[in-house]
Amino acid sequence: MRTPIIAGNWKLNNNPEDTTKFVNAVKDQLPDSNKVESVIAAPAVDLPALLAAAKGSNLHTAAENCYFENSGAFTGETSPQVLNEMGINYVVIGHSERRDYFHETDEDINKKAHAVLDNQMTPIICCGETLETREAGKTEEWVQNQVTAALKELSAQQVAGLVIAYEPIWAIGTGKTATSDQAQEICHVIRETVKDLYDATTSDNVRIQYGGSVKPANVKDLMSKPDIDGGLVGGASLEPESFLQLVNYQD
Ligand SMILES: O=C[C@H](O)COP(=O)(O)O
Repeated sequence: MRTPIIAGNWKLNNNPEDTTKFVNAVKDQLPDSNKVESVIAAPAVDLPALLAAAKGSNLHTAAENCYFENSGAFTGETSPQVLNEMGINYVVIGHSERRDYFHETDEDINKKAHAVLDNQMTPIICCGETLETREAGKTEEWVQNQVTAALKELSAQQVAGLVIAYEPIWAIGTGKTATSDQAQEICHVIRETVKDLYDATTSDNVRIQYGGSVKPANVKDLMSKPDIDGGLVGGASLEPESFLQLVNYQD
């Protein structure tokens, strides 16, 4: 039985004070973690405030990125080891904005996935196609390739415990949501890819999120699909009221 996971990805929004206010506004109204896991991924500079405010609540914490080395001469990077020491639970890896604006490659993403797991945190590995790829009818192949590259040399046990987020790039921040059937179709392809690479137990256990203009108005429909176990939500995770509606979608 996979526990649904709704994660807000704040991107480059909110300062530490906003973070504290947000968490204080939501923390007593979050669902039990065994019913729905509620996660906020915040900018690195906000993580101490996120952790302090979330302590003792049902809110799980995530970094939006990290480096694949724990320490060394890597100016400006964030250590996965230190994220773990701070108490961070998840790290978003390979978001399309990282791939596009910061030129992250499949190889970098695979190294980051290893680093996050080696540091006892859970990666949320993003994949998804451009509009051009979709229009060329190559979505399945694209996503299969991204997932295969990201999971390279991870064990079945590691993969069973991680999260994969399917985010069609054309649906991010555009107000254009993939229909729940389109999202289900590709989330199913991802699960089948995991099955082909590993086995049925691993693919039954891996959690798959959909991301791209998820809102309180469409979350229930998306979450009703058999291969969609959660959402990775940008814009609609920024307001406490909207985040609460998302994580409490079952009520
Ligand atoms: O990580 C979140 C996604 O990029 C989706 O963003 P959005 O909900 O604003 O479309």
